[in-house]
Amino acid sequence: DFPAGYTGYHTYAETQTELQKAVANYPSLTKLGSAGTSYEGRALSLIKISDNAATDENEPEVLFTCNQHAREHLTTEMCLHIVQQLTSGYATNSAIKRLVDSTEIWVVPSVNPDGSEYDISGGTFHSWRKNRQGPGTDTNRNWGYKWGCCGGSSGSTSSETYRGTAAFSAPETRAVSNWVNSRVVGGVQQIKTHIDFHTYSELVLWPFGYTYDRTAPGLTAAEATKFENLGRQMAATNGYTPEQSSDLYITDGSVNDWMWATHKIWSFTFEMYPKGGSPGFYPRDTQIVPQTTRNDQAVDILINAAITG
Ligand SMILES: NS(=O)(=O)N[C@@H](CCC(=O)O)C(=O)O
Ligand SMILES: [Zn+2]
Repeated sequence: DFPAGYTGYHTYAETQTELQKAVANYPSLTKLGSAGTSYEGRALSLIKISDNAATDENEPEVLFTCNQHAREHLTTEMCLHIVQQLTSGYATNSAIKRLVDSTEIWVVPSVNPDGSEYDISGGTFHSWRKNRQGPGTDTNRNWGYKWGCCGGSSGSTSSETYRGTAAFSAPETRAVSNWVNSRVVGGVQQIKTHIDFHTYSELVLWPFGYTYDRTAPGLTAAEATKFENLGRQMAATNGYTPEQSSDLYITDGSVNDWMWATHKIWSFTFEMYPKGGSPGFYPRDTQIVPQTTRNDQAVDILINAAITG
């Protein structure tokens, strides 16, 4: 469990309970499922939020993924906040109602529940990042586009950016990518926009991460400009710094590169609060509300972008 000062954060079990409460309170707006199971057998829970959620309607879809990296617990709270905002706001907030009526929104509060649970085991933080498969794989280096191509990951099992034994060797990335593949309906990928939440540094990042080049095969100048414009629009609302992923450092096998290159999903990474190493990965639970609500407008922009194209 979380130590004193951090009990506002949700453990895996508490996260499941929150999702079950959302479904109980908003049965027509939500549908609870999973993309699969983690290495240690935990459900990779996936909640759908939309009007008539039980029906697959012909509406653009949006994906939010959180907690790829175990110690980045604030991101699990971000995904739970999105669920809370969109369900509890539906009846009273016309802007939220419009977004929820016009799209189908999917939220995965924890892509790496095993790592997250290990990080808080024994009531102290372990600064763990990877999944719990053997020496641990960095799931954000394990996605299948240009996996291990470009010095943006490590082949050393002890490394924090160990890419795994092969693309999608991690059960978590394999399950979530298979689920995204399943959203190709009639030959068209229904998911249009995506944010993968991380901490920390307060950044909005977009592809590609594997190359410093602004354009590359599969990413035209016009598309790069659209990424930049959308990224800057979102960053203007939360005060994060907008930049191409590789401006930070080269990453290969990242989720954003795979989402864009494979499915043309407008896929971003948000690095949340704080800016720097203090409090780094472990802000106290008093920061949960301010730092999750800080992204409310950006989330609305991302959902709206799926509608407007
Ligand atoms: N959350 S983090 O690990 O400090 N930064 C992310 C940045 C992701 C990216 O550059 O696409 C990563 O290295 O996977
Ligand atoms: Zn991260």
